[in-house]
Amino acid sequence: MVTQIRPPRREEMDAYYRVLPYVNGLPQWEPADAAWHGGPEPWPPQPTPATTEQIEEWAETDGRNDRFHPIAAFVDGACVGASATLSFEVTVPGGETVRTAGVTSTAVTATHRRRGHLRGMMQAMFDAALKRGEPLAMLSASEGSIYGRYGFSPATYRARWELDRHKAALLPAAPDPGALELVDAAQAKRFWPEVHAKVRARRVGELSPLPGHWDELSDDADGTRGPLRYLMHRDEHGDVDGLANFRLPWSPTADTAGTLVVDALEATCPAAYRALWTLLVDFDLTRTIVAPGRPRDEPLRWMLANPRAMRITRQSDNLWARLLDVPLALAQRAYDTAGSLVFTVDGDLMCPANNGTWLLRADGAEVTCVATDQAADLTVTVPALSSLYFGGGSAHDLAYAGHLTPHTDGAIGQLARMFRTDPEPHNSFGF
Ligand SMILES: CC(=O)SCCNC(=O)CCNC(=O)[C@H](O)C(C)(C)COP(=O)(O)OP(=O)(O)OC[C@H]1O[C@@H](n2cnc3c(N)ncnc32)[C@H](O)[C@@H]1OP(=O)(O)O
Repeated sequence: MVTQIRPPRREEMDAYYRVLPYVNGLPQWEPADAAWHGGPEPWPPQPTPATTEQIEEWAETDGRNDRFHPIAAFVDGACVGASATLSFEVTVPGGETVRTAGVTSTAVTATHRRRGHLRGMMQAMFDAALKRGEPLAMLSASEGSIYGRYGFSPATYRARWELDRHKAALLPAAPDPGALELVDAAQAKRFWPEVHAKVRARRVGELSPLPGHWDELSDDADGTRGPLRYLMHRDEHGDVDGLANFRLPWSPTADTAGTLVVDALEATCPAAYRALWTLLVDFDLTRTIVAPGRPRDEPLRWMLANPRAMRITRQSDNLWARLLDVPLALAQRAYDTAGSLVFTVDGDLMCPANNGTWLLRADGAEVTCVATDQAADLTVTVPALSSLYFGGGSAHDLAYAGHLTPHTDGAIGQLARMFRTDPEPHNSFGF
């Protein structure tokens, strides 16, 4: 038996895509996740198996995309495993972006699982990402138990907020100096990129959109989920400074009727944020407002006269991160508090260059992370450091759980102060 881990050739792309469950009309996510995004509705029906024409079209599109790096596992010439990385940039504390390898579309055929094919593909993807100069990998985990062994750990989170419209009065505020407008998908496609670019520059965890990202916006109905509606806000000078995509899904039962689902809402300033929500939380003929992919620290909560009108009905990890090059990645983000920290990383078998003792020094805009022979303040695992990288994890909790071992008094506090970020990291869309 001959096993090969390598990028698929163009003529092998058909077999490569056919390894993926969703290409065959099968679920790709664990059951609890299947109901995640759709508000009160179940996840839309799985697509039917892909046709040869569809697969040919994907191969053409992906082949032209120089950010798409497929990898495959072959056994005696047959493709049994498929995965890929997408190269993009992610915003880190301080507002800089870091080049990232986004692991996506991963599967091994049911007959060949638990034989190390994913591990082989993951190693090849890490090695290739490091060669491209990407110090970080990220992914959405289909199951929570798979990716920790490769060094991934939760880094951003998402919450599903639900508001009772008739209790959701907003506290009084200054009148809106701008104006709201309902627009079609063409207008939304035109203005979303610039609104998101401004938001992304400030929100840690936001991703650079991949080519074609905004093309998916449409005025067409998506089954019982209905069409997306687009609400746009302009400031007093007429410049667009906020957008929201929402739906009014049809419901077969009285229980879930009258729901407004906010699919996306971004604003570049508090006035636009408030104006968009003001209309959406008091939309006639609705009863409940559901916002499924929001940050946990949603400012709207603080704008309500009754904060209990809004509650988190579901939350989970969103993107998982994995530092591939610890010193490079750490030197590319900013730190909340000036200072230094000496830490040891050990046990990283897949990216062994990460193992060692590092001196991280942050002094305003000047950040360095270099190998040192100084005594370490703490020892940290790569998954724990990856969770802390975006500033969202708790150093205290990770230490309590045994992922960080302090060697000096105050080491955990210093780590927490340097790494934290406010607001919490969040990504408004995935990949
Ligand atoms: C980022 C994304 O694309 S998410 C989508 C992931 N895809 C899916 O969930 C589709 C269905 N699942 C699959 O196709 C496969 O089970 C995969 C791709 C998840 C894993 O592929 P495999 O080749 O079986 O993984 P591999 O044999 O390399 O496993 C490595 C380790 O992970 C463990 N593992 C793999 N899958 C799972 C799982 N679903 N649950 C728990 N442990 C798992 C293996 O037991 C093994 O453990 P070890 O390191 O202690 O020996």
